[in-house]
Amino acid sequence: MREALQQAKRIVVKVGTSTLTHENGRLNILRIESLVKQLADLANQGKEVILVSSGAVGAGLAPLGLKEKPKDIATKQAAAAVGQGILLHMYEKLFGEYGHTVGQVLLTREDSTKRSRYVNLRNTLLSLLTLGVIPIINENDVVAVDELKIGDNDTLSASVASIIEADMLIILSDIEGLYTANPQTDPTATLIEEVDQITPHIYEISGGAGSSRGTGGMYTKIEAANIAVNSGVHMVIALGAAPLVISRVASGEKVGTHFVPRTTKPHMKKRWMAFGSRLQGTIIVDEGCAHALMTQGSSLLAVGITAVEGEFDEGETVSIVFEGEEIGRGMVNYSSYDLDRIKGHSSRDIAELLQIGSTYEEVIHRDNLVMLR
Ligand SMILES: Nc1ncnc2c1ncn2[C@@H]1O[C@H](COP(=O)(O)OP(=O)(O)O)[C@@H](O)[C@H]1O
Ligand SMILES: N[C@@H](CCC(=O)OP(=O)(O)O)C(=O)O
Repeated sequence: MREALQQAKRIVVKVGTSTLTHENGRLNILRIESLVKQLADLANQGKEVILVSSGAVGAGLAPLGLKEKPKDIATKQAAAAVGQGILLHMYEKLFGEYGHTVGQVLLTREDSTKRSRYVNLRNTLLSLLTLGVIPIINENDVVAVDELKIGDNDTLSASVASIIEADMLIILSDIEGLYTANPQTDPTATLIEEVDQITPHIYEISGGAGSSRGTGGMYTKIEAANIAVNSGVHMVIALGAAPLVISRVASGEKVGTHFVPRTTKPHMKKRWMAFGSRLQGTIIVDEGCAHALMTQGSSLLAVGITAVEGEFDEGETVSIVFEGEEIGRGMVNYSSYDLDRIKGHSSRDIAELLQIGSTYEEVIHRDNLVMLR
């Protein structure tokens, strides 16, 4: 029994295209009806429910006479424009039958990278929940081109869960959960029931999409788990086709893979910095520095930096990496150009090295740092 999941009050559920459609690409109406019924019942229990639904492109294929997912962006966007309407119509009708109102929310990358938009999005979602509405969220595929794209709804759902401080995120997939290897290529792979820490090994065993209808595969679900657990949100990956799967996860039954969250949840500003803003580069640190950051609550000082990757300005967000593993994220006080000149040096020498009067002692102050390990 997973007691904490039973207690979850605010629940985000993400459904992928492979769960919502048949193999021929047409909508799986029985499946959608069952999902809606379970979500409506959770709402009737007094829980707050947020649905992140893929399927816009998939639902738009048949009406446009397309046999498979188009390769070119413009046709994909046309399919999404048609399909998103169809999807929403269906959700509105089905939730309506159970007495629930839905609200459509379509997002692009900028809605989380720009701090003002991030705060605005949070306010809108919380206001929908206060009004008893079930938000139905998708990426705005119709306008999103590369630089605006979130890329996949797995990480989108985790960002949403982080933004609104959800208690639990359930990602429904075409597979029971995370396996020790991709079961499509390794028949000996077994289901992992619980993940306490998202180590590089967890990323290594997670491969790409399993079907032409899926996007991102297990890898993007682990990226989502990284955002969720570091934002204090429980996450479960489970099989969307399993009977009453949402109800069973929410009642604490041991189904799928459970990712256990960290006990401390960073403040909203830090959550935005780590999981909303764009990462602009990487700072590689030595062992002493990694240890001080992870165990002593220290700020990041120039002396512990061994290398700097990417080009970034002061005030931007970067990854902090030790031995190939990302251990934290933070907002820098120095540009990559300046860091290259001061890395490995004591804070006392910065003014002389950079030939400036006043300097910051820290490269990343503790207040602007989120540790992931
Ligand atoms: N370690 C793993 N455990 C489980 N599935 C994996 C793993 N590595 C890769 N996969 C693949 O990821 C697929 C699920 O992702 P995806 O195809 O994007 O589906 P969805 O549409 O549900 O998001 C699985 O069907 C499987 O083929
Ligand atoms: N936003 C796209 C789907 C993106 C996506 O992540 O797809 P999936 O792997 O099916 O959840 C759509 O609605 O078609």
